[in-house]
Amino acid sequence: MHVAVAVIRGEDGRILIAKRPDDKHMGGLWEFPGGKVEPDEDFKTALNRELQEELDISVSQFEPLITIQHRYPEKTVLLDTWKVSGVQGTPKGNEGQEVQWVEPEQLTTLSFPPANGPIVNAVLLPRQYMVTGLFSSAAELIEKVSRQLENGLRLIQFRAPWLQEKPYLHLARELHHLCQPFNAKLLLKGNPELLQESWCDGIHLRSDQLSVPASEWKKYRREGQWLAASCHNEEQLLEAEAAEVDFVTLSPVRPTKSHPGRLSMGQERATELTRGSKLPVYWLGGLGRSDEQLAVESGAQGVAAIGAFWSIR
Ligand SMILES: Nc1nc2c([nH]c(=O)n2[C@@H]2O[C@H](COP(=O)(O)OP(=O)(O)OP(=O)(O)O)[C@@H](O)[C@H]2O)c(=O)[nH]1
Ligand SMILES: [Mg+2]
Repeated sequence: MHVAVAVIRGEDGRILIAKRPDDKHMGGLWEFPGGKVEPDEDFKTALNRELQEELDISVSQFEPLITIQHRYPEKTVLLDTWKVSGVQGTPKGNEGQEVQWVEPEQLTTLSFPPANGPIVNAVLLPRQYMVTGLFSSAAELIEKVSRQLENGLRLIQFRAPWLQEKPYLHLARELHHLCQPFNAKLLLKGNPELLQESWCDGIHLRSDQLSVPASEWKKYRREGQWLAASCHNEEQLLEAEAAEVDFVTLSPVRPTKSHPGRLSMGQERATELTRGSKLPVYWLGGLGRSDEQLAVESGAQGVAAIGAFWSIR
């Protein structure tokens, strides 16, 4: 069942949600408005029709957010989810359903159907994800991260595989302090126990850590901590879903200086893999800010990069 789903953003940044009528599938839970795409109906027509029928509004701006195929025991749905804005009209529950504008952060506290987890994550995650590159001193690291925070980066992975655990964690703590005033999240490399640290915003797993069962991460994980993973192929994307991570990077999309000689998958294969995954996917490898639009239009969350962010002033 192809379902057109709208994450409707008001001018103030809040998001419109509605309560599913009790007698419907997933009744009584909150939803992002939308409904079934009829055979031979164009997607945008279907979405506008549903929003008109359910809420008495129309929308004028569309941007793909995420596609999720989910198997419920009774049916399989393809939630084709778009961010929409340019709302005309005042939303009202035409079918008697409760409707509400909420801050994005509130979404994690509400009950949605089981398929919706990745939609909420996709709403909360930015389009850019910086992975730290080479540095020769703590001062250089701090200077570069500060600059990118000023430039608007809000999601950062601290990667320094050449460091021992102790100096790595020491620097990580300093970076965490830098990130806080910007409300930026710093993801670390490490084992599940690291999640116990109060200042740990989350962990980014290497692909070889995907075999660690989800229960290990759950033991230590607190509300608001991100779990991400590096994926390079379809098998790892499936492992990431099984490990219940929140989002992934997919690489290398293009040839890259940081991993010379590694065969890149290319844009077409990356698009295919991204569409096939339930999770928000950042494209990584030889990409920069100028590729963001292309990545988003291909179904990705955005672009992750070392070089493109690390070296630019
Ligand atoms: N609209 C919407 N549907 C969702 C969400 N999450 C989710 O699992 N679904 C599932 O997608 C399926 C189709 O959605 P729908 O019930 O809105 O379809 P519709 O408006 O055409 O309904 P109707 O024609 O049965 O009245 C349902 O099985 C619903 O449970 C969501 O966030 N929004
Ligand atoms: Mg509906």
